[in-house]
Amino acid sequence: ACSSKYVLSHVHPMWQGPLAVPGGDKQSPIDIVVRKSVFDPQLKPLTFQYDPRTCQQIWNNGYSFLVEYDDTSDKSTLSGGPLQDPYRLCQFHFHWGESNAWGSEHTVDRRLFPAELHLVHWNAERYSLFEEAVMEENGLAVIGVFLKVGKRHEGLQKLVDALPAVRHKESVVEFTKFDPACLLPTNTQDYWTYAGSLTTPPLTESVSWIIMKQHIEVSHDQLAVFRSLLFTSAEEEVQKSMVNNFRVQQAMKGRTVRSSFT
Ligand SMILES: CC#CCNS(=O)(=O)c1cc(S(N)(=O)=O)ccc1C(=O)O
Ligand SMILES: [Zn+2]
Repeated sequence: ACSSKYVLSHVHPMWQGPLAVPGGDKQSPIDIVVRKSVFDPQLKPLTFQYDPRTCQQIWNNGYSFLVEYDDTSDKSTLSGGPLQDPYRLCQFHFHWGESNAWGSEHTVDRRLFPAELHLVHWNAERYSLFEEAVMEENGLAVIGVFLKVGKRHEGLQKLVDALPAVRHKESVVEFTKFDPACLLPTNTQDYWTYAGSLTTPPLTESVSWIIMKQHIEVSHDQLAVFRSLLFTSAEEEVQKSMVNNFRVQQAMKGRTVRSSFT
């Protein structure tokens, strides 16, 4: 899978600050100012073709938990939208807060959500290695979905039940036959899109961000299990709860956010 070769062990606990990319003018996350977004009629609908059989494992990398997919073939892909090529799904993860009042990375008119899902894809048409795509323009495409606290998300429960097995940093557990499409919004595929970066090191400006307008709902108890994870490994004497694993918002620097809807 994509990021298992990349251990974020060097991630500075406050990686949101000092690790600015020199001269970075396309950094993420951002606040989406709805009235400033521009409708682009040339944006296509998104096509998600995910094969649950490519789901492999869950890994606690010390800053989030990654659900990793086999990305050695085009079995699980994202295409359409602003993308010229199909992109392979390599992993999905979340960002969340210690309380329901904050936790998302992106905001909509400054509105914070308790959590945000990221489905990470890379352009295997143009690049032979994920690590290469991470460094290149148009190398990655990340789908963002906001989470709100409300009714229990039945599809998410299988993942929630597996999380205690990856409580500590560096732990891995086998996790198969999970269809990430169950985490996508159902009523509409409307989205915003803009050119940005990874929100974790290496913070490279290689990401076509696609943020879904419609949120999904998860229960308070399901989110509480996210917060029961730890940043720290089993050996460390002081255990730290895995919460507030989001980056601070970045300047637009003249970028425009396009919308797929009016
Ligand atoms: C080399 C390299 C790299 C980055 N890997 S990632 O794109 O899967 C990723 C992307 C993002 S995000 N928030 O930018 O989508 C967060 C975390 C990760 C990760 O490895 O853990
Ligand atoms: Zn993320």
